[in-house]
Amino acid sequence: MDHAADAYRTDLMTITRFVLNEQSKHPESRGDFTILLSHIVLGCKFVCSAVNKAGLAKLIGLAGETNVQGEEQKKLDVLSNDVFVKALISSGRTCILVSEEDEEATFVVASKRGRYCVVFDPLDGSSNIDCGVSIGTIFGIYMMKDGDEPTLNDVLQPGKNMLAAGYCMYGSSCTFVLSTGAGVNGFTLDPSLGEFILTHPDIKIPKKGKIYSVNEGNAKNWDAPTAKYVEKCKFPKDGSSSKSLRYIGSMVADVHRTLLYGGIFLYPADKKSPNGKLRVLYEVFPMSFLMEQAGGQAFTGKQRALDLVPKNIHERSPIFLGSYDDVEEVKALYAAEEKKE
Ligand SMILES: O=P(O)(O)OC[C@H]1O[C@](O)(COP(=O)(O)O)[C@@H](O)[C@@H]1O
Ligand SMILES: [Mg+2]
Ligand SMILES: [Mg+2]
Repeated sequence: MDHAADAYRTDLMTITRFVLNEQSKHPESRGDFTILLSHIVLGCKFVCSAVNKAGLAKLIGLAGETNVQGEEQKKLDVLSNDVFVKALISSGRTCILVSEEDEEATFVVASKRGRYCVVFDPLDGSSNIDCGVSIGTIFGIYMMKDGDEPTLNDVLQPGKNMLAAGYCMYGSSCTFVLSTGAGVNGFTLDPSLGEFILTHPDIKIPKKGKIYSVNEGNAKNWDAPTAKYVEKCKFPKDGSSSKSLRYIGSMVADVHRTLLYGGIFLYPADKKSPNGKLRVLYEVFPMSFLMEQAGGQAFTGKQRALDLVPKNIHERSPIFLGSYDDVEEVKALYAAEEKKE
């Protein structure tokens, strides 16, 4: 098919069409999830457009505030948070929002309330904004537990209870990756149509990969199993090839590459940060959910990441996620260390 004809194809699987198809498999569904998702997708398109013109629209640089984690907020962090909070509330389908940028959870007023709880990192990879490197948005969705009034316990649930999770990467293209618990699918934004098109159906992570991804600048403070694992990646003793190191410093981009090419992404504990850096609810859980759905694994150094039960909304955890066999090696090193103790 030539390019001109291709431009007029109407059989493209847009994300809306895809989610409506999924919805039709559940005759009892009233379309609430589809509506919620369409608001998240709209938020991502908005942020994508802001990211693309950030340098021109004076959107780079600091906003002048620090968030609850003590991190300086960038203008795009603040703008993206506003976009998602408004998009999620106006969906009329949410009851609690947890954002990296807000100290407290937002409880939606009863008149605009639905039964979904959304946890999100509105802009991930903030340190990469000003140099134009890939950044993203991460989200996870829970259903409110029983009862009429939402409480914090509705979001302090293990990651395995999530109904859906995903991310949008603002990179050389804008890519939306989603799992509703039945595999992982990737969509690419066609800017001329303003629609996300299914480009990566049923993503499966390779069983073993050739890449490891970690901030090695923290190596002097790592625990023994992490140090041993990275040493093994570089100097394997079993005759296999060394792994290559790739580290972008935006979780969304590092995880996206890991998902497509295989390998492992780790943000381990270290002596200075015994719980690691990444936040359980809106970074570790959604990415772990996607990894498992794609056939990989996610491990904290102690347990399956999705079994964690967070005690507070901004809790952190070490994380090792990626190809099944690669994470299995990390698990074996932690098990051996535990035996010694
Ligand atoms: O600079 P470091 O310590 O390697 O940390 C990188 C990590 O920090 C993060 O940027 C934290 O996310 P935010 O930008 O949303 O705070 C992750 O995206 C990334 O994996
Ligand atoms: Mg982040
Ligand atoms: Mg962020």
